[in-house]
Amino acid sequence: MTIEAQGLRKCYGTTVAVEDLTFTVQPGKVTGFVGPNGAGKSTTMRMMLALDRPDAGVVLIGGRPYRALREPALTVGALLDAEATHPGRRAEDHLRWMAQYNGLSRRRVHEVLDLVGLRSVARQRVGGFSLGMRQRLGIAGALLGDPPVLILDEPVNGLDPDGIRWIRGFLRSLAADGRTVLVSSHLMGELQDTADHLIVIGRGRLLADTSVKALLDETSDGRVTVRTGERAAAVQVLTDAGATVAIVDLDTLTVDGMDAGEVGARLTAAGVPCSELSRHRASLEEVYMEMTRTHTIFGDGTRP
Ligand SMILES: Nc1ncnc2c1ncn2[C@@H]1O[C@H](COP(=O)(O)OP(=O)(O)OP(=O)(O)O)[C@@H](O)[C@H]1O
Repeated sequence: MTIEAQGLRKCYGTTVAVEDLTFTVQPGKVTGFVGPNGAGKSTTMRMMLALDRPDAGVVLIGGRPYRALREPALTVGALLDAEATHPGRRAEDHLRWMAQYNGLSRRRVHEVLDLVGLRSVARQRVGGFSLGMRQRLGIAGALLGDPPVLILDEPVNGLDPDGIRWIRGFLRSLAADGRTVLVSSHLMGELQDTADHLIVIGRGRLLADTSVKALLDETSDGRVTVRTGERAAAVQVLTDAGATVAIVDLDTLTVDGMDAGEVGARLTAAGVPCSELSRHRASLEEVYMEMTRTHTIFGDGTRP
């Protein structure tokens, strides 16, 4: 079952949150939905779930708008805000209430508690849960209807390394079952080992809709990594020869516009030693920084 966004536009007053957004999310894959804070990810997800009405365009889930789905709770599971659960409620009661509200079997509550590893704390109040436990509870809620489509807004946000490892494996297993898994994040690196496909947005507009592999290959293409104890001299020699040089850290540079052979020859001729000269392998974080540099709303990517 696919999710298709077609020509979506949404404004809040004079703020354009989403503009001309068209993409398709495929089943059997984890699709990362990434962009800086304020890029429009949550707004788009809310429109997918008919919690917000687009000013233009439509979102279709399995070919129908959300409101026209015959059994929405059995079709789409969503985690939008893990903090939204009432703190005085016990985890199990929260899920029972959700199941009842959506006309789902109460038996499924214990299954989803097992699936997310919360069975032993099922009778505890949510107010005492860590953020990681609340995220797991939110995912349990999304899975109640055993839906083929999952829409998860920042499920990795604030998790510790164990929680991140767990959620990565879990998302991959959901996709391996053939489900359509859309996961948002404002940190692309967070999804490097999780997503198969990425939809990148900035200022509400589509920047990329591509496989992770293609994106990494494209950004790595022709770029050379140089490690040298004489960084300033190396930058001088290579820029004088017409290359574009970026400083990565104290002793590392990346070079565009010149192949590795010529970089080595130029540095040797100038007497600049280098301890490493290799074909660059870009990280998703790096790709994302380049792609969204001109699209970040709040300068350094943080909220004001
Ligand atoms: N209910 C609202 N009223 C007014 N403006 C809103 C509302 N919801 C979102 N916006 C604005 O729309 C833009 C997109 O916000 P949105 O929350 O969709 O971005 P996001 O990519 O999910 O960001 P984040 O990573 O911070 O969650 C922002 O400029 C935001 O301030």
